Amino acid sequence: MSVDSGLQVRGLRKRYNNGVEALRGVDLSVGPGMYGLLGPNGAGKSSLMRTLATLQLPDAGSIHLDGVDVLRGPDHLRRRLGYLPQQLGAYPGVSARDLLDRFAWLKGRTDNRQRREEIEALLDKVNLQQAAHRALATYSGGMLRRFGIAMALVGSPRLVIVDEPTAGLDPAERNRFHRVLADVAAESIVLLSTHIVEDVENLCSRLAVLAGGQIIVEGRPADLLAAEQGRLWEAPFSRGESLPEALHVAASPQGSRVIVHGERPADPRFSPHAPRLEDIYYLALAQAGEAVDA
Ligand SMILES: Nc1ncnc2c1ncn2[C@@H]1O[C@H](COP(=O)(O)OP(=O)(O)OP(=O)(O)O)[C@@H](O)[C@H]1O
Repeated sequence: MSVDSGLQVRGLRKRYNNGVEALRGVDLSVGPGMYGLLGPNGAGKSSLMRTLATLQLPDAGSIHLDGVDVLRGPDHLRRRLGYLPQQLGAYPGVSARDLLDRFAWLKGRTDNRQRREEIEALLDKVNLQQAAHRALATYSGGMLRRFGIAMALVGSPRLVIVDEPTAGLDPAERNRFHRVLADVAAESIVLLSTHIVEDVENLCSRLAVLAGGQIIVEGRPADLLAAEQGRLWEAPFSRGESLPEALHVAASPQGSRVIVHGERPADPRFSPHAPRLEDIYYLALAQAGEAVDA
């Protein structure tokens, strides 16, 4: 990717009035496709998303979209941005079609015919044609998220920022939402912030882990996994047995499945464990000295 294309973030810092340093020098290069931003609660993901969406100013650093300085001229990005926040502001009594229509009008889609065509195409894209006449109050969590994506896509944005989209969705709704997002990523830059590792595993061609306001690992999932091949081990432990120091521990019907990192463990019960993105995530946090509840 040329330095002039995509989203380029350098040295971004943000300290809130209460003294919390939410971003402590974030560098990020995001090209077309879907980019995953992972991190535990409080890592700074929403702070980064809000700053990139120009909803708040950083204290230091730069943001460029396709070579244009966003902090000097935020309108360039705003005109090209679709933003799906954690919580959609609700207009419960309004139908999806009407709200989308008003929103598109506010975004400058003043030609009635073009606006209606765009809205119908968006409703189709997010699979809400059948329910478009219904009040938003009757929507499930998954439908609301898909509606949020339709809102974010008004005006065919170059950059789509999606903050924690799948929390609380059942597997079928999550799947549907993922398929919509994957379609969107075929045409624009999508930055997906989440603490659900599987979302990134399923969707993203590149990812970063943010912790304590800093990027602690970055790369393509396949490369990150390959780098840990042969260095992860797992063993079952019964309920009540004392557990060794672990990278992370997964519950199993018999007790626990313990995953450790490093040279072959002395305990012969351990066998090779094929690296998963979850392991990379825990490893990055451990190496950065972040306490995790594994
Ligand atoms: N408006 C604010 N004023 C003061 N502190 C804030 C504000 N917003 C966030 N913080 C603090 O900044 C840090 C980073 O928060 P942020 O919400 O960006 O993290 P996050 O990774 O999105 O976490 P979560 O997954 O829990 O939403 C936290 O310590 C949080 O308490």
